[in-house]
Amino acid sequence: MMLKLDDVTKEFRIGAFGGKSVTAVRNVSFDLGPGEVVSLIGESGSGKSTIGRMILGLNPVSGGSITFEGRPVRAGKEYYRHVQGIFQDPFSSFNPVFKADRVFGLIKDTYYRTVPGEEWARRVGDSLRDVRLDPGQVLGKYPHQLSGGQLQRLLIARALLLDIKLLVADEITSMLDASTRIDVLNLLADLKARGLGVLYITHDLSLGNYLAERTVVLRRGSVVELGPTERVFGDPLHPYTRELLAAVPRLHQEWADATPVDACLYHARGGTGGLMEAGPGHFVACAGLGTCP
Ligand SMILES: Nc1ncnc2c1ncn2[C@@H]1O[C@H](COP(=O)(O)OP(=O)(O)OP(=O)(O)O)[C@@H](O)[C@H]1O
Repeated sequence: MMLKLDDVTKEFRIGAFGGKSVTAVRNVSFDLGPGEVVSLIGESGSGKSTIGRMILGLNPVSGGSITFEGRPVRAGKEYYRHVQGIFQDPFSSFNPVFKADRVFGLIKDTYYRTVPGEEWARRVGDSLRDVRLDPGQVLGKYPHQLSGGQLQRLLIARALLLDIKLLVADEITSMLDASTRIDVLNLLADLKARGLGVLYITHDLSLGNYLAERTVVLRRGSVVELGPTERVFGDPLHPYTRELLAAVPRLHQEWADATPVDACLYHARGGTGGLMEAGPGHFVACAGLGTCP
């Protein structure tokens, strides 16, 4: 597997003297292959961004391991040639005093010093057109002169100039309007078709999840359900997944509460310990109901 998380835990020290700690991520395992989109869903504070940051080498793991192509994550030039992150607020990713050209120039200075200027300009133009941006319109502009959707696409174009294999996309569509969101999702679908792996982080069961072959549902730092997207959406087994699904408004359907779960499928089917495989590749955790042993 290209990316593999194995029993990953993250604790943050908090308090004035670092005497207390919070466990933001607890024993999380999943993997992601080339050309695969995995969506990571969960409410605010469930640990999604922390997982994204650990994959990007921005936070060290406290326990377990994360490997990319068989080697532990090591932040640095070589790693970022293949693994890039894009975040919710595209404005925060750009230095406001740099024009768009300079943003690309930094990539050239770091990775492609020997590429002649003309060739470089051609590559930048191609990657901008790949994300459906007009080079003449965006180069030469400051971040505040571009829309959120344009910036988000600019970030993807920048990533495409590198030889990336994995993109960590953290809430990238939540700031976009509906039509721009569709554009960015279509773009992700193109990237996937080209063999790029994408970890798609989102707090809801929105459109983006349909791009994902597999969905990982996170609650309070732990995986409660994981499996093929159509199984997790079509036959959610954990009460928390059902709640998330019930919160999605659907056309021509009345707003309904999640179907209550009175027996925990995990125990009912003989689960003990970690996640239980309820169907092919479909894993569920104990529901933690009052009736659970
Ligand atoms: N640097 C930090 N120091 C201390 N606690 C942190 C730190 N970063 C995150 N946390 C805590 O870890 C938990 C998970 O946070 P995280 O940002 O990963 O959640 P999230 O699911 O991405 O939420 P959101 O959707 O709101 O971004 C939260 O309780 C948060 O307060």
